[in-house]
Amino acid sequence: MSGDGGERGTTARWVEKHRPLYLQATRHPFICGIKDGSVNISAFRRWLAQDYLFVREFIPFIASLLLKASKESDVDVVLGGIAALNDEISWFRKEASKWGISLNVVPQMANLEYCRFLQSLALPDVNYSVAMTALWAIETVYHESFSFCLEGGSKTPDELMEACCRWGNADFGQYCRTLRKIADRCLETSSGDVVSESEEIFICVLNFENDFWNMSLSEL
Ligand SMILES: Cc1ncc(CNC=O)c(N)n1
Repeated sequence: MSGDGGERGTTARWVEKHRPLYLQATRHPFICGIKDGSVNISAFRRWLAQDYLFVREFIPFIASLLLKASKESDVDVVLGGIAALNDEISWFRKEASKWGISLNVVPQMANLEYCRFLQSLALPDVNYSVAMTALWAIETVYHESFSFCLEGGSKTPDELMEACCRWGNADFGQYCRTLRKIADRCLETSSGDVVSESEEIFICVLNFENDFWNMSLSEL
């Protein structure tokens, strides 16, 4: 299985180096609560409405990566990500109506700050390696979090399974591994400054994701 985790790339080293922060983002109490069935449904409802707003802001960010990608295979991967978001937006609307949730809500502070960060990364002068590192990290946190809720022995409530499968499924996992390979390839030929900046961005993503879960857990 060469190329599939065989040789360790830069991103794998960062995951190891920043393990506590990585676990904070991917094994958060909100996620652990889904996995053991103890989650407060009002927290899930809060997360759903806020995440819809986040995903709306995620679209221009990923579109900016489409503009920056020059390698044909990268364009295909990013385009696939955009196509998946089209389906995801429909899913949020369907899920919201199932739960009787309004998606017309005010973004909370943690969400606003994360969205502002996405907007700054979508600017034309942001380096492709930096932005690609962010995309890999953002998608991977969701995959690692929700696939954890699908592992054997999980007591994930039936009505939350769709959300967990959306980001926890094997195809999304493959998409994340493809993003990791692209990021690693980019970082390999990047300057030291760009590599440092990318590592900083990785850390920022982990912190923003942790704040996002915290926001979902906290009653206003
Ligand atoms: C806060 C956050 N982080 C990552 C994702 C996953 N990417 C697109 O759906 C998400 N939906 N929300």
